[in-house]
Amino acid sequence: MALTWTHKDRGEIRVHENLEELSIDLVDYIAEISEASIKEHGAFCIALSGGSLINLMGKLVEPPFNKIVDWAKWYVFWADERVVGKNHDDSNYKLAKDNLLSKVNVFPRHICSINDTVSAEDAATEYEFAIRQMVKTRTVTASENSDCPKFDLILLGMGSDGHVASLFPNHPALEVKDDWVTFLTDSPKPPPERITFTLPVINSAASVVVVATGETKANAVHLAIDDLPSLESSLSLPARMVQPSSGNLIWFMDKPAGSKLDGFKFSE
Ligand SMILES: O=C1O[C@H](COP(=O)(O)O)[C@@H](O)[C@H](O)[C@H]1O
Repeated sequence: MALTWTHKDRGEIRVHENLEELSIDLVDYIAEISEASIKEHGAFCIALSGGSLINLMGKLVEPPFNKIVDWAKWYVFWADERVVGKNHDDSNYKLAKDNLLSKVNVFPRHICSINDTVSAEDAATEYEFAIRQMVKTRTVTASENSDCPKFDLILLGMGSDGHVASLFPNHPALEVKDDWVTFLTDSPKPPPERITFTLPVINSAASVVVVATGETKANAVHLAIDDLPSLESSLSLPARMVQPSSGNLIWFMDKPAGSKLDGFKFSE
């Protein structure tokens, strides 16, 4: 059974017994938000990430989820993408297409992926333009609190360095406030060229989920969530900068990733 609690300002924390339990809870949550968003505004606008997250979403393509989810109302985006060809093994689009999107009935025209034939800078500009068009036509809701889109759900993985999307510790991309999408050509994790949602967009979502598994993430999870002495908390850890202004923040993790959390230690 999951150990669950709510931190006063870091959202809801769910530490799962194992990956099987985590993946069931994660897809349950996605299906629930999908249904609620479709009821509310007729569409579900979800932004995916890459990495280990996509495997943990695998149960969405199995019964009962493949039948009960209203795939025709899904609009799929990426919180970050590597600037490589769509058939390249590093492509977040390819990962999601192979494991998820090719197995359910999402309309191809509802899949908003980046242009893989242009530079990182141009890909970021075009992707932001496409999202702006979808806000104008009200497919994507506009935030009431900022000049940003309000995605129904942004799913983020987290690296062991605390990066989320392609926002890396101490990288200037963390400071971008006026763009929805920015680009980098010097990612510390390969491949170097990437595009990413900026923090204002992530923090304007109706729901943000961060998924972290494995012991190598335990320290970053602790730094991202626990109350810290002021020196440590001033670290520019991207995962700690995920602070939705009015939306929900939920952390899904397994026991090894949660093992250094204050709440986890006290419960043992
Ligand atoms: O490079 C990336 O890494 C993160 C984390 O990946 P994980 O395999 O450690 O879960 C991922 O969320 C991001 O989308 C990706 O581009």
